[in-house]
Amino acid sequence: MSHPSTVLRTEYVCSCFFKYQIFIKKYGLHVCYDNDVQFEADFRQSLRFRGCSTDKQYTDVLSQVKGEVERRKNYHSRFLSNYLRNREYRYVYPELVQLQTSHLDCRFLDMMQEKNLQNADTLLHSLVNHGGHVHGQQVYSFPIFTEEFCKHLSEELENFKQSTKERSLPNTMNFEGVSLDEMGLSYTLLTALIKAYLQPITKLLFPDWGGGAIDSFKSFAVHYEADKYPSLSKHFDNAEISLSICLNSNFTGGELQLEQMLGQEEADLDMEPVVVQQKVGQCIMHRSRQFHFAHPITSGVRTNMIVWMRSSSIRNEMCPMCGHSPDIQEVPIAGDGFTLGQGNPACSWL
Ligand SMILES: O=C(O)CCC(=O)C(=O)O
Ligand SMILES: [Fe+2]
Repeated sequence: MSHPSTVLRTEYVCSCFFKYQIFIKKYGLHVCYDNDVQFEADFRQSLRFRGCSTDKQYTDVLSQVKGEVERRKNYHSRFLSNYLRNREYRYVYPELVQLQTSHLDCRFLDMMQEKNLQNADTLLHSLVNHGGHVHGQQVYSFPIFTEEFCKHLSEELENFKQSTKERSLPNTMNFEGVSLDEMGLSYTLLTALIKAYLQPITKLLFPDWGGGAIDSFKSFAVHYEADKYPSLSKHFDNAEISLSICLNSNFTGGELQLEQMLGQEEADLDMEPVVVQQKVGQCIMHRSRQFHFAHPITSGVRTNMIVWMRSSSIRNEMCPMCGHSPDIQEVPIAGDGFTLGQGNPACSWL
């Protein structure tokens, strides 16, 4: 069985997508590239400081950065052709394609009863009474999926990886991930999850971050292996509210650590970080612009489903990646949640 076809809509990115926030893993640095002269002036010094000292090392970085710029130029057209081809993908577990209540942990279903959704206090009370935790700094965790659902989804992702010839990397920080959007799964499964369950939560807990007006999302799976890709560097997400849902339990370590908010780095300097353990079926929910990183896993493998929920009402004001009013550019698919003008449904999957 393949997923039902989805009507494609025009979407938009900020033009900074093509040059900003390029991650150089070897030196743990995010850079931006416009041209060779600007790059050298802006980053040669910080690269040297991080151990990139010889000319050869520098030219290697430069060609890696230019390669990434090239990848981003082709990103949307390749995404579109992969997405269209993936419509032919045969699911091992066809029941994953549409959200069913049997996918959801019964504690989550109890927590989400109408009477608990009156206001933020009643919701949080219900959350802690149903296996959830309030970690401080607007970081929350709660059980969401059953273990069986997580197991089937992990197997499906592995099968998908094995059977696709070409797939886009969800980001430049995790090389083993799968884009659930490109796979097609998120447009059916996650649209329903967000509409029916997640938005009622974010509306109460993140009203200032567009929690009541989520109109698009990006979703992917991240994969870690103890001896190859154990951790994820510090970053913030290109979204308003982020979720990380753990899909397996055969690993140790891998805690998510949350720190300062973007733009408040100085003021938040002495703030105690929040550290959240990973648990299969558990969702960690936080503000996307709170810097975070994943501790290394010390054994095994870890796969998490990540959902970046976006609200055009917030991001149309300022692109979080460049910090400016977005310089909107049209793309055929996989936009970053910006919209053009009032009442334009563009980019909204919800
Ligand atoms: O590994 C995780 O649990 C979080 C991943 C993450 O923060 C991201 O991919 O943006
Ligand atoms: Fe993240």
